[in-house]
Amino acid sequence: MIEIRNLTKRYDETTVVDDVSLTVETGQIAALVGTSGSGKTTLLRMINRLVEPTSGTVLIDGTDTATIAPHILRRRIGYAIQGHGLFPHRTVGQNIATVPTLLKWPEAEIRARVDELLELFQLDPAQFRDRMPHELSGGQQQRVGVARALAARPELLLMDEPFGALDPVIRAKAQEDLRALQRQLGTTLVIVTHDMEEAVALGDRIAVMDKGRLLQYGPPDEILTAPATPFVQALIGEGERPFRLLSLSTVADLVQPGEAPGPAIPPEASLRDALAECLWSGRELLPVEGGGIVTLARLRECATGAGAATT
Ligand SMILES: Nc1ncnc2c1ncn2[C@@H]1O[C@H](COP(=O)(O)OP(=O)(O)OP(=O)(O)O)[C@@H](O)[C@H]1O
Repeated sequence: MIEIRNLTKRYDETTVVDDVSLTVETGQIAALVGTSGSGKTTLLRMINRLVEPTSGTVLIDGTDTATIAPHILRRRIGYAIQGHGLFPHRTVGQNIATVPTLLKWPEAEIRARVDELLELFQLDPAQFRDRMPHELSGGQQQRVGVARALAARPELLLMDEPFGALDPVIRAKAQEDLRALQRQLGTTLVIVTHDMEEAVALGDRIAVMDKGRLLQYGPPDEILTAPATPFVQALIGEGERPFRLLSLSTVADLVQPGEAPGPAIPPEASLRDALAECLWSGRELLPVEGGGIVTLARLRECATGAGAATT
């Protein structure tokens, strides 16, 4: 668990992070979202002491990070940044092995860990272990960057716009993979993004920042349905908001008794997909695999928040 208490960073007279407090539970993902210059990166870097706070404390599992030497702290905390930051003259395997090597793990254990991670990220070890970073696609480099951050099994992973350089299609896939992996490993994750869509896709909790201040901290559905300030509302974007709400729930949440003609939709599909299917096929009722139906009328209610499917 990470407890951030009254954390402030000032450069001369300028306060770039202003009295921020928030808690990230073990095994959860917190997404820090906000406009450029709102202090997200500074807040993130105060967690692993790449930036020293002016005041306030960070506790990791109850220990004040100020009492841990920064280099020791940073070996315990994975860190992945935009553009992945791979060492260009080291192989994929050597890149992933960076922290285990620093920690002087036995050779055989390092080799096994590298292969295990490559497999986890769907990169065939025999094919990729000895390649150089420039011999990989952008998406593959990104996966290696995240694998490297996870190599020494950190209980905590910090990511700064890790998918910023990826095109939208790969990005959605990368988010999905990260989410699945994080669930599997139980890693606690704090991720910085300027993209509310990404924050909603990944975050168990979203922290909205503006001008160094934390405006709102809560689960995605709360941020979307009850934005605390006009700024949060603007960041969500009125136009996209209904679709984001629908992305949060699945057809299973909305299924009702009945029958309808045409191809059925799986219960695990998102309500956004169900709406797209209704509009695409011109149907007002969709049968659901395994029984029941979902109706366009109910989807519309959910999109406006009237029928909050998440409750
Ligand atoms: N070392 C520094 N010295 C002085 N000012 C700094 C320093 N580092 C950051 N700042 C300022 O602090 C503010 C917050 O920066 P920060 O990088 O945390 O924002 P951000 O929300 O991550 O922005 P972005 O999305 O553009 O990366 C900015 O105005 C920045 O210019």
